[in-house]
Amino acid sequence: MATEAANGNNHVVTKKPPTPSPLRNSKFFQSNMRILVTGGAGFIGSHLVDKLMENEKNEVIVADNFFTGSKDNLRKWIGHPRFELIRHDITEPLLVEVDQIYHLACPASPIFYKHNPVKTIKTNVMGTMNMLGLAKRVGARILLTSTSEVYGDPLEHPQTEEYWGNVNPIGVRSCYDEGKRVAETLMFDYHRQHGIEIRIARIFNTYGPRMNIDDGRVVSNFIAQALRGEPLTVQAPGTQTRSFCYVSDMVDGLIRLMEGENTGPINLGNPGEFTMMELAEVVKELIEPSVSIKIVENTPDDPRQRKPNITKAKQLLGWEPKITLRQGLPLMEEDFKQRLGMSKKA
Ligand SMILES: NC(=O)c1ccc[n+]([C@@H]2O[C@H](COP(=O)([O-])OP(=O)(O)OC[C@H]3O[C@@H](n4cnc5c(N)ncnc54)[C@H](O)[C@@H]3O)[C@@H](O)[C@H]2O)c1
Ligand SMILES: O=C(O)[C@H]1O[C@H](OP(=O)(O)OP(=O)(O)OC[C@H]2O[C@@H](n3ccc(=O)[nH]c3=O)[C@H](O)[C@@H]2O)[C@H](O)[C@@H](O)[C@@H]1O
Repeated sequence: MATEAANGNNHVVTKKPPTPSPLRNSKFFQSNMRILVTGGAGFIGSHLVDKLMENEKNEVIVADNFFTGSKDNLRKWIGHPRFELIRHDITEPLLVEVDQIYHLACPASPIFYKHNPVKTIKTNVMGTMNMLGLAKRVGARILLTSTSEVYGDPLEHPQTEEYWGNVNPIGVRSCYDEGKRVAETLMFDYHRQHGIEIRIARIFNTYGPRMNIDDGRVVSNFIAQALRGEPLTVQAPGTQTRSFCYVSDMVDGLIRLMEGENTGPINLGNPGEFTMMELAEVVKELIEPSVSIKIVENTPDDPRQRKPNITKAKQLLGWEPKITLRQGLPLMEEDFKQRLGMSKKA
């Protein structure tokens, strides 16, 4: 039975998880591990798929509505016998036979999740219920990619998993941060009530190749702006902080969490903390020293500080990030150059 990593919860699990297909215990048939990745055509999801597909015992099914993701992110797997891609909106039920579910589907960039906030909350609430219903029916283990935004504008710094957060329930970010909080609640209720095997990762800002070039998140914005020779748009005041994790480290953490014995929630992120002005200076120095930095207006409820305490991830998963911001940014720069048609590579 999985153990719960955070305190403040009195979890009494009354039921055992449903049993998986009898084929799993067959002496004569060695079936592969069948893994569903919702949101697998997106940024983190497609890197996760790449990693899962490296293991020849894995069959991977991606369900995605392509709102912010794209088939292009998965093009090397389309047609592969261990890979299936389904155009599906997770606000509708999905019937597939799987052993594990990595549940990532949800727009992640603020400009996308605010674009249709009702749809964002439906994705978080109804989508998560649908995936939990699927997990319950087939006895699959399910991992939710929650977010550091459940801590809101945190009054505790750095954030530990025990912190309950400082979240505006009626703000323009609430569709996402409250949506993820309800998704976490649903995960624990299905776990307590139905014995579903759950895992919850609280992901802190993650960056890397395949981020949408114009998706509005700060690292992708600054890199695209630097490459186009445009001013880097630091939103006021510029002293707000974030901690940036490279995507390969994140994927490693997600797989360790899924394979391990702890339900979470567990913070996954890189504790290196930067103000947005410092980030702009690093991008400028590494990518295009001639660009200027421009202060622009911020958006409502922008968290003023964010840095993960990753003690639990270290102790329980043996995980910590390896790639520093200065190492990761050039890897992303190369990908952006190729997609913007300005690559030095032949
Ligand atoms: N990247 C980060 O910094 C970060 C931080 C915290 C949490 N997360 C979480 O990680 C997950 C992936 O984030 P990402 O950065 O890869 O974002 P992304 O926008 O690139 O990927 C999300 C994917 O989900 C798909 N999707 C959205 N709504 C859907 C729906 N209703 N049905 C089916 N598919 C749907 C999108 O088309 C896309 O492929 C999200 O759940 C996000 O909340 C990301
Ligand atoms: O890690 C998380 O938990 C969350 O982090 C991000 O949300 P946010 O931190 O607001 O991400 P950005 O939009 O990249 O903004 C980060 C900071 O950069 C600033 N910013 C953004 C864009 C820009 O051009 N300039 C700029 O200074 C913002 O004001 C903010 O302070 C993600 O987009 C969410 O999906 C994710 O869940």
